[in-house]
Amino acid sequence: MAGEAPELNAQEKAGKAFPVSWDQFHRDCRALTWRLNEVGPFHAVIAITRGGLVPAAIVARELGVRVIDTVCIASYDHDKQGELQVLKGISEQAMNLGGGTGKGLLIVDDLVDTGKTGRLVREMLPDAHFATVYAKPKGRPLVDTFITEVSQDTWIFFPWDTALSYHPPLRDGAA
Ligand SMILES: O=P(O)(O)OC[C@H]1O[C@H](OP(=O)(O)OP(=O)(O)O)[C@H](O)[C@@H]1O
Ligand SMILES: Nc1nc2[nH]cnc2c(=O)[nH]1
Ligand SMILES: [Mg+2]
Repeated sequence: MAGEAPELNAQEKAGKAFPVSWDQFHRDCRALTWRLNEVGPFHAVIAITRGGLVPAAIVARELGVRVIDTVCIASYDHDKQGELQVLKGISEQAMNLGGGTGKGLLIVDDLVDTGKTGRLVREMLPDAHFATVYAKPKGRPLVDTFITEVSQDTWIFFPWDTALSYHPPLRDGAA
């Protein structure tokens, strides 16, 4: 309707961009593993897909964990958060490894933002250790271990969502 402000998506609300390269992401995952190595050992890694798959692979490789399960949750359609949908739950086998409460299991995701996704998985596995590579202030209290905190108004761009492209010189008006 004329005169009404258009609804902003999460990325527009965030404003600041924080692009992460593959190299940087790998380094940050390794740094995360150094911290997790003090906390483990873990019987299995539970990746929150899809964003948790890449860090879970790197962390599991470094920690020598061979059992990896997924909990498949969708909430953002690109940058708009909707209702959380659990598309696949944690397997019975992984549940049993964690004694039904997640003890000795490591949940991995790429980031926490509002904390909604993390909260839901924590409810499924209350005794598990929850690690993310990046954390925003709203979600941070849910995470046991993370590497880098970014402000709530930052949008993180992951290497699997981005591509190299031409950037005009500053003098031509580039931000
Ligand atoms: O703390 P929250 O506000 O819940 O946001 C964090 C979640 O959002 C992203 O997942 P997304 O739902 O975009 O799905 P994807 O991992 O498949 O990209 C990210 O990978 C986290 O899982
Ligand atoms: N890529 C990306 N996905 C998100 N989902 C929730 N917050 C973010 C973010 O900052 N970046
Ligand atoms: Mg995700």
